[in-house]
Amino acid sequence: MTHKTLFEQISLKKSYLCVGLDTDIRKIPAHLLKEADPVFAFNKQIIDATLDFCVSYKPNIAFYEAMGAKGWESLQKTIEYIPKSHFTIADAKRGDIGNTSGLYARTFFDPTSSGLSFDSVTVAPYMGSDSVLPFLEFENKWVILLALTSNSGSADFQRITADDKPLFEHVLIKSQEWAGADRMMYVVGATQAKDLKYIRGIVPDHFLLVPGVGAQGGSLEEVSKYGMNKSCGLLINASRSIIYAGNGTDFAIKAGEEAQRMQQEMAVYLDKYCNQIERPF
Ligand SMILES: O=C(O)c1cc(=O)[nH]c(=O)n1[C@@H]1O[C@H](COP(=O)(O)O)[C@@H](O)[C@H]1O
Repeated sequence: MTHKTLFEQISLKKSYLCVGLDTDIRKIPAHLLKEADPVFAFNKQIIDATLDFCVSYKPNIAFYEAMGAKGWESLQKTIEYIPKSHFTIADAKRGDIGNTSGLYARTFFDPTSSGLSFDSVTVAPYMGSDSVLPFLEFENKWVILLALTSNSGSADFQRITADDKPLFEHVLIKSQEWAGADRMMYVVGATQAKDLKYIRGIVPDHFLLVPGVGAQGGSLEEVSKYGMNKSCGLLINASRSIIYAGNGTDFAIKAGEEAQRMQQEMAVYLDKYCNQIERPF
């Protein structure tokens, strides 16, 4: 999916919501456990219920890998089920020596190899250019690079100053040599909203994937106010607060209601803060 198509979907839906499919077999409603593939049965109903209110889905790969071969099968079925109109993110946080990164890229981008064809993958920048570039060899696929993450430990390394700049700023600057705003996004946690204005100064045109609203307590309005650019430039993820909004037979209805509530709030912020040159909505 291109930058332009993603913005068109955002404009159409009046939403920049990414639903996180962090599906934990230990947390899904009991009545689904009798299904042949409970994880896929859960995801299918969540997707059906939230489709109209979001533009993206982000399965966190850990939740599937933890289940071994069965989990991988659930992931494949889930990705096949998501309509092409929605931007898919493999939240895998990969990155290794070039030779190995190339195989990680095939895992998520080459369906003839793994059965999976995501639009993007989250990548850790720590090992540098040759660990990231193999992901960019796949045409039309995106890298989402960790910049300033939502967790409390993010300060341990990401805020260390070198040459008068925090490490996350070096990541934002250096990585622009590898790809532009048409192939690269950055992860900035919603819990770091006060830094968003500063980050926007460094990467004015890039999309930012912002997790950490909902269960982690980040503010949707603050992120929107400080993070939005002229083509929205935000994908805001919520996982647990949507997919576990209910726990009974009506879990999908509850998830849909929570996704709709967020979409309605987003429509207001698009009107208020995405007020620049082109506004197709
Ligand atoms: O890359 C991510 O998506 C990510 C980066 C980050 O800084 N913080 C963060 O929470 N995430 C992921 O975003 C999701 C957040 O889930 P909830 O807290 O349940 O909304 C999880 O899948 C996390 O692994």
